[in-house]
Amino acid sequence: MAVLEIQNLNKSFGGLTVTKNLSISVQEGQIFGVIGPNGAGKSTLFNQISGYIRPDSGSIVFNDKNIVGKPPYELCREGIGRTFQIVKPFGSKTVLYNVAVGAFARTNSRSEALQKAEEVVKLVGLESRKDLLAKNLTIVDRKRLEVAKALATQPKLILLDEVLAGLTPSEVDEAVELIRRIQQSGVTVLMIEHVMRAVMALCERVLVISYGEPIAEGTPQEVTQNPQVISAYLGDDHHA
Ligand SMILES: Nc1ncnc2c1ncn2[C@@H]1O[C@H](COP(=O)(O)OP(=O)(O)OP(=O)(O)O)[C@@H](O)[C@H]1O
Repeated sequence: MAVLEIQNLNKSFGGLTVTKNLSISVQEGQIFGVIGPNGAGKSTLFNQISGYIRPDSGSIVFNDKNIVGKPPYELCREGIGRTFQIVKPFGSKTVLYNVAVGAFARTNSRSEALQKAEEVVKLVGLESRKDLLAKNLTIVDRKRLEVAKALATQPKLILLDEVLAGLTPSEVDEAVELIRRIQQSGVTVLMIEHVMRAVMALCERVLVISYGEPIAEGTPQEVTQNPQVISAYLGDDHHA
């Protein structure tokens, strides 16, 4: 069953087309990757799915409902969680507090929010740092916190925007395991990622975007062997 079905999505900023006739179908329980060169329109796609930017045309169906036009807080309650490329925790609050803020999307009870936060902090491997102030976390732990905040909203679908950027190879390995655990907990994952090793290890399907346009979709093996994808990454002007 498709959790997320996007059809013929289009978005331009002035004369710049950032999403061009984009269609994807993300199945329940899948880990689905979105890759493409810098500026290809990947984050803009996430911003449209999570309600931060309204598409010019096309449909985005989540759990059988067209969600175009709904605001981010409503989509969060409907079950779309997301991380941001630039992480902005409340630096002078604790890790647990920051995660609990996410949990308040689903409950007004402080004890329930804290209980959920405790659970998520454990899942992402931040349990021993839960009482630290967020500003004192290392980069990798800030990334974990970003994922934890999104998970605390109890999403059905989580959008991960380059959560592996800036991590060392062994930190990437740990993060790959975490993303696997998230999938195993029943959450569907849509991830933008430049770290191909992780994409190859995790994603069942991958969409490749270049200049806003989907140029390939398939298994990681299929797309990385696609000549158009190779030329997009090598910087050839394949539009010429
Ligand atoms: N609000 C906006 N107004 C105008 N242009 C924008 C806006 N947001 C993004 N863009 C432009 O849209 C294009 C796609 O940006 P986007 O951030 O989606 O790319 P990306 O694939 O996520 O890139 P990266 O991998 O570098 O994060 C870029 O040229 C960007 O400058």
